[in-house]
Amino acid sequence: MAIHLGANQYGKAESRVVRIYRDTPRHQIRDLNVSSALRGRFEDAHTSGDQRDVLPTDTQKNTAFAFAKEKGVGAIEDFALTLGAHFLEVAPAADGARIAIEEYPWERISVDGEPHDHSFVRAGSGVRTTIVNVEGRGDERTTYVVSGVQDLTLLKSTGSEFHGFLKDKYTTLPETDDRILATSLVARWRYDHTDVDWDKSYDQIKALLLEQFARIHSLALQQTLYGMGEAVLQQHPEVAEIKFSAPNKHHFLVDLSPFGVENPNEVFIAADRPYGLIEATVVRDDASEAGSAWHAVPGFC
Ligand SMILES: O=c1[nH]c(=O)c2[nH]c(=O)[nH]c2[nH]1
Repeated sequence: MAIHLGANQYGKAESRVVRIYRDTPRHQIRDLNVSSALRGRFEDAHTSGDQRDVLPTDTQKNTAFAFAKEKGVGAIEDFALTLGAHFLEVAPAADGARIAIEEYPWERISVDGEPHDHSFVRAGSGVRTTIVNVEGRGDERTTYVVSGVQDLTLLKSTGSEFHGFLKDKYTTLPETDDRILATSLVARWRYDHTDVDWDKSYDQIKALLLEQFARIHSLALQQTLYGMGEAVLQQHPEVAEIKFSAPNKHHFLVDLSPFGVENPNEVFIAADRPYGLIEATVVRDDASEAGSAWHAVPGFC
């Protein structure tokens, strides 16, 4: 019976790296969740147990913390690119490195109307993400950057319809021209190159996604997502494609008629499951090759 090792990668998942900049009384915080994984010629580690090529996951974790001090934490994309390139240098058997980072946002607490120097409250407007894949060395190095936002909880209380859909004998959903549209959005966009002002691009794309969600009169979550993606591609030439995964967080109108009370779209029950799950990619016709950009990214079609 012939058996061989298939796809594999290994690394340290979810190192929680918190970097405080405290050179002045006004501290800065970067709060990260860093995952690294190496892939390549690691057959021996699996088939015979020989670990000579394996850079331990513990070392990968230590490197993330050491680099937070030695190299500093700026944009998460830069931090990921630095880690990815480093791991390929120190682990010759690795052909590729995948660095995924989430960044949790903090805002300064306001005291007497002034932002406090060293007290923060977690901000609720989504978690910034990046997934960097680095392959090859020296002139042969190829780099893919997919950045995004997740846990972006959005709701519009009108301006959303859903009707004209296919019906069969099991269809009970009433058509509506006025419903709540709500989601917890995950968006990931692939950059065309790495010559990008990462912080500016992220801030602008997130703001644009929010603005489009508000602006678009929705005929379906599908149409809203496409409109959001189209706007990002039109205004951001640095983005090759954008993918969305959006749970349709259903809000059902409560029947108050047993109590003789009318309910003109005012009282809803927020159901947590089941939920519609709408996923879509919006891509330029002439987009660059995705290569390994989407390697091991779950939850996207
Ligand atoms: O925006 C929606 N898209 C659907 O595909 C769908 N299906 C459904 O039952 N409700 C909705 N809403």
